[in-house]
Amino acid sequence: MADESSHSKTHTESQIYLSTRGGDYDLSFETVVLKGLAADGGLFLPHEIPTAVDWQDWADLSYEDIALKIFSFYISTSEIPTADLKAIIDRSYSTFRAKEVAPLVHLKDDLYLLELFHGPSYSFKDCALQFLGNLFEYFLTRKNEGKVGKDRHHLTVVGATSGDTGSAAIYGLRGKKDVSVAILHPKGRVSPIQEAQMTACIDANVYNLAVKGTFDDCQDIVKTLFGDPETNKDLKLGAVNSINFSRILAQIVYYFKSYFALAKQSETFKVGDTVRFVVPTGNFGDILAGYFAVRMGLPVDRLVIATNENDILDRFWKTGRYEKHAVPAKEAEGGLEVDGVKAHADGVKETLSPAMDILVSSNFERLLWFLAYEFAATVGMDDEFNKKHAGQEVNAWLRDLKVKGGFGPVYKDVLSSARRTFESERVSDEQTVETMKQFYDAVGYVLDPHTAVGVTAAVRSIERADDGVPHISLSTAHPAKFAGAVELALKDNDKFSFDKVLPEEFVALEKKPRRVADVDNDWKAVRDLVRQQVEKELSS
Ligand SMILES: Cc1ncc(COP(=O)(O)O)c(C=O)c1O
Ligand SMILES: N[C@@H](CCOP(=O)(O)O)C(=O)O
Repeated sequence: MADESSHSKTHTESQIYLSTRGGDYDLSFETVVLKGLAADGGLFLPHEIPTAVDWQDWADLSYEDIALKIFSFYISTSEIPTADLKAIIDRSYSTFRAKEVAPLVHLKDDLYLLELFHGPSYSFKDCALQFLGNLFEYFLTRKNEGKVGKDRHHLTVVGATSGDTGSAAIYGLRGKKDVSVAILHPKGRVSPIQEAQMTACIDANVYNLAVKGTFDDCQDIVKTLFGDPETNKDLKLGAVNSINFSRILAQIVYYFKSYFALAKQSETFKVGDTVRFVVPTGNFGDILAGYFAVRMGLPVDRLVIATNENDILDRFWKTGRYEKHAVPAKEAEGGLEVDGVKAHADGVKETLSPAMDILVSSNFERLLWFLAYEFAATVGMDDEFNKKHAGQEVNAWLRDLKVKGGFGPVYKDVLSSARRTFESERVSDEQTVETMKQFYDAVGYVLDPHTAVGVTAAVRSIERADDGVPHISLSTAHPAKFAGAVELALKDNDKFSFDKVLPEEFVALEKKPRRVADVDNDWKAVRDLVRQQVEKELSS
């Protein structure tokens, strides 16, 4: 079942996977989920995105039923029989506080908010990580049937977080058999609640590592560990970041579900009409799921990327160049200080939306592959040739990114193709705070700062879009996770009190014991620490 090459007759093209850099080809879903990152450093993608999708018939289905429809396109029943997949899905979304999983709220006029923070860790990451935790459990139980001791497959999940993936991954994996989870966060650069959510999990299989560096440093360390064959073999690494394709897959669901919710709530919008989605963006995972939904046929006018002042993506859409862009030390030092967090002069700017303080967006590589593939296809060669060409092009772009700090401008046709589906907006801290104030004053809604980046972009998009095109702006985190930014924005409003939005379990968190280890920004130091912890855990 876990065969690396399971290109059998029971699999459709969308159920077998390749690497964006061309090294791996024809892999099964199970292999892709357990490996996380390809051996050549690339990200996994299905050979094709299904287009013959009867999505119009899903209007009355529940979140879980739409998930089952979508996942079945990407996972063969010979890998996970339908009844098992359904059970995994039902278990994954039973932990959400909202019955609809992701409710759609009408903010005003053409603007709707998709609340994605009703899962256990109060961020959108739960929508995928509850599912991934259960998938790991399913595959490992099957692999380890009848095995004992050292013969059991023990997965060591290593993840990088700017705050939300870490807590969601820990909540999805704590206490699970045959899995250890090591989460690297940039020391002092996540919000106090995010830090408490992670470090107050003191289960034996959870290790929190505070890295002296940025989120990008953490992400680089994770990718280096995956690229090291010895570590990979010893520890059997698994990924929870959106490099793991199952993360993208799970996030496709809420694009479809919210589209149907809009058709139910709006008097003018009906199934078949076009909508815009606005997505606060960092690693490009969430919006890439939207791209899959578009390719599967959902009528989307544009996907709007909303970045904070770490704006590598916005600059790509404006110029065709993808370049790391060090914030000059002077400018960085001038940033606002909230929750003890301030701007640093190491390239990434610390903003009021810290989970999006990312210099290089890992899933952009997946979009680049599609853009390169489509460009090759215009020459009219066969599919195999186009895929090979896309892999080579992605390799060349990423080599330049590593060696020269950037690449581009890309060909005009590549950029035009990116602009046909996406638009982008850059939102400053000042604008974020202004939006949080405005929406509290106007409609009494407390936006978290990441969501406010999206809503600011949505307001701008509404002005230029065709009249009446509804906008669904993704609300990616609960405001109480970012007390500093919320207080800063709303402190002058007499009606506001933070206690009104503070979930009880956050209060309880403050009093819980914590466990975290500091570690240098050095992949070997991280490797050694993780190895020691796994050995200790398995011998106790
Ligand atoms: C609250 C919040 N909003 C937005 C994002 C950006 O999402 P993505 O990295 O998928 O682009 C993140 C981090 O991923 C986040 O934690
Ligand atoms: N914003 C994220 C960063 C990691 O992104 P991922 O989607 O690739 O896991 C976080 O909060 O950790």
